[in-house]
Amino acid sequence: MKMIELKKLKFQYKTMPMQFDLHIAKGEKVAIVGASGAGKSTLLNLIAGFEIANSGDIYLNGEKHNTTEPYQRPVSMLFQENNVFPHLTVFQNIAFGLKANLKLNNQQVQLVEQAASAVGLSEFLQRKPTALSGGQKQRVALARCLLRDKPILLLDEPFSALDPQLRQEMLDLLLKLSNEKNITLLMVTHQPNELVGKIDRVIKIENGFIV
Ligand SMILES: Nc1ncnc2c1ncn2[C@@H]1O[C@H](COP(=O)(O)OP(=O)(O)OP(=O)(O)O)[C@@H](O)[C@H]1O
Repeated sequence: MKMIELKKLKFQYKTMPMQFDLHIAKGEKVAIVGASGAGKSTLLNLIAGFEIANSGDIYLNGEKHNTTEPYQRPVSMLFQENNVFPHLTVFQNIAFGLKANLKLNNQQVQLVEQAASAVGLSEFLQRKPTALSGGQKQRVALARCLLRDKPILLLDEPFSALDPQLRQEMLDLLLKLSNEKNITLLMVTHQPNELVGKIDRVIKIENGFIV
């Protein structure tokens, strides 16, 4: 079954016209590579609904999503940084993925605690992000994404600010957790060699087209 289907999806900021045709199966793990300015982030933003295409069709999990709002799409997105709210604790930052007003019942509290445990943050639930390392902050963001329970996870260079060894650990954790839930992954990376043998496919974008 196809999880992401883009048909002649056209978009243009100013001068560079982009067009994306892409099919990704349910549970597939795909890396996106390409030069700076090629259109990698734009592709993710179109799928997430942060940008709306000029023409073409976008199907996600079997439904048309040409103009739906980001929160209505079966998609979570993890950015390179600034994924956590500085005034909220780790617990609250993760819980935000479940309920934006942070009013949780007992079962939801358990789900947050399980998500925190899955990313190794059980000891840090009452901390604020200022007291966390870069890798820990991305773990918070990853736990929140997974808790949202969306079938598609988009990641825009999620671990590139981390040192190589930590990046490898985070990638392994990401792949383990997303395999458990059969989540479809689409991840922009500048280090595709680190993913060899771990993901299904690498696609390359050049000047707004998948080549
Ligand atoms: N908000 C914007 N307004 C105008 N043009 C933009 C905007 N965002 C991106 N662009 C242009 O769209 C094109 C694609 O940009 P995009 O950010 O998708 O590339 P990228 O492959 O993600 O690059 P990088 O690796 O540097 O993040 C570039 O020509 C860029 O200058």
